[in-house]
Amino acid sequence: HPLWQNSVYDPVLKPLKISYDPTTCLHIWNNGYSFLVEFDDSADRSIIVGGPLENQYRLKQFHFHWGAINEWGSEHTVDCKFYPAELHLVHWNAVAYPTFEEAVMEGDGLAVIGVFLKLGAHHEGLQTLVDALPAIKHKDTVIEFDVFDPSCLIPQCPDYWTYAGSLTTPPLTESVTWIIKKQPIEVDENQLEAFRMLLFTSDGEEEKRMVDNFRPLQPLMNRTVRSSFQ
Ligand SMILES: COc1ccc(C[C@H]2SC(=S)NC2=O)c(OC)c1
Ligand SMILES: [Zn+2]
Repeated sequence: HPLWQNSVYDPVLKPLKISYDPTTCLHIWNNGYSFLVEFDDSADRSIIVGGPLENQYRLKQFHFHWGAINEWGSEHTVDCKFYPAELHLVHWNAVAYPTFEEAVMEGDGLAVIGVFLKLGAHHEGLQTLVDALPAIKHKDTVIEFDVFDPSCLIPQCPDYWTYAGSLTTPPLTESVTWIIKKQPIEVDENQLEAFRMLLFTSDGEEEKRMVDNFRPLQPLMNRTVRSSFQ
């Protein structure tokens, strides 16, 4: 969604508190739409709280969306500008709902932190993920991933936008409290190219490069985007 022009500063918004346990990391896999790193969400070990949220939410997985070229790739824009990629850290409300699947269907079920990736300096923390990508080139390939702290992918600057939105792929349920960080992280060209080497297709099928796996921009309709900063 188009952020910034349509946002209003809300002084009541609190800082977002992020506490991830790197050992809750399970595996990294190619699901044919993106690559995702999944976490053990059987207890409150990797959680976020505060910000616009009433409860604490458990980290389930993170994944990315990116373009074939650096001109586009993100699912949100700032000042009508696309970033070459966008990270989504998906959390669910385990206080209110017994399972992730149920939370997906509820208005306060999910909280997704969005982080823009911009072309710039090499990102050390991301490189750990990039090094694993050749092993999950094809759809439905997975490798074990023992320890990873996703906080290294979240900018220090506390500023964010927030709005009530939806999943960006089917079932598109309106269950997401979006928390989009204002500050992007910088990654280098080789790291973005590594994303573009992944395939949508399974081993043995005609190869289709995994690029442009983002939902096109949608109208804001009558939604209010609030900012935590002036
Ligand atoms: C059935 O439940 C689903 C389905 C799809 C996704 C992934 C989508 S939603 C998002 S944000 N970005 C994406 O690519 C889910 O993620 C929480 C949950
Ligand atoms: Zn996503």
